[in-house]
Amino acid sequence: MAGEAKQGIIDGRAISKQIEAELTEEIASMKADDGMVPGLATILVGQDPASQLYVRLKHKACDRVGIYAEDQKLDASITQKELLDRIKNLNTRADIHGILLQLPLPQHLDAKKAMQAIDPAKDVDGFHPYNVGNLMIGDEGFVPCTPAGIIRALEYYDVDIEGKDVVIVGHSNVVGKPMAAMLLNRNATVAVCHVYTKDLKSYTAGADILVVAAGVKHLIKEDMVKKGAVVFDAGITEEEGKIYGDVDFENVVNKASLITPVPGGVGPMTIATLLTHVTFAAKKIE
Ligand SMILES: Nc1nc(=O)c2c([nH]1)NC[C@@H]1CN(c3ccc(C(=O)N[C@@H](CCC(=O)O)C(=O)O)cc3)C=[N+]21
Repeated sequence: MAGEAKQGIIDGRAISKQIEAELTEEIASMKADDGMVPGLATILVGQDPASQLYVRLKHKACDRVGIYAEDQKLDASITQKELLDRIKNLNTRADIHGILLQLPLPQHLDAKKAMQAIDPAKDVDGFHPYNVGNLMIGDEGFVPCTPAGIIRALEYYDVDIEGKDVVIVGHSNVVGKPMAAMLLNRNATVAVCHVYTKDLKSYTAGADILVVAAGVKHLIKEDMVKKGAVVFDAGITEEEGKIYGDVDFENVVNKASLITPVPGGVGPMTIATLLTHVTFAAKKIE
């Protein structure tokens, strides 16, 4: 339905399936033509169950499209130097095109310094200051996967961004801040709210596009959303084996024109974007 705005629930799994199908084909022809296999190394420090799950999801996705994925598991007691040495070793390896350091890290490790040790050309998460700087000046190379996946979904559903009032809830380096930059680059009017915002509802209720990444279960209720808004929920809170988003979906779904569920929304799109970045990194490096 080109040019016609779609309505309803944004199916992150369907979008990611389509992206994966395109990548599978592309990677197969890279292999056939040049014998090249894109490679991703993930580094997981410690035993956090959520982090273990996310890394597992990423590896399974790599397997589906034909990306070589290497799982480096490090003990929680590893020193900063040992971690940096691991990263530096991966920087030199020709078979590894993307390096993903799973966050959060144990308290005694300096995540910023570790991110800066990753070769910017292999920084498929888009967290290195070099790539963050490029994003800020409108050169979107490697950008963080969650906001990039949200842009992808906006394009998929033909949602105009230019001139729209966008509100982002959450000002993390991983979602909120890069999301703001990406939407500014596309000429939206952007407000970024966070824990210190005085009157959250006064912002969210005016949003044409609302992106929520605060990590607070069901923070956004129906009265905080404008009728016809497009709503993205990047929150994940796990309680007793159930996953909740930052948006009270059952309440908001009838007010929004488009909305992502949790699970099955932003999460799968994040992973599909990571696969795209690894494939892109391999093509660029070779
Ligand atoms: N360096 C780094 N890069 C990341 O990209 C990164 C990270 N650290 N740390 C943690 C967050 C979290 N994250 C998710 C990705 C996919 C789902 C996902 O696909 N979730 C499924 C549900 C899976 C389930 O919990 O059963 C869904 O929403 O449908 C969730 C979370 C990536 N992260």
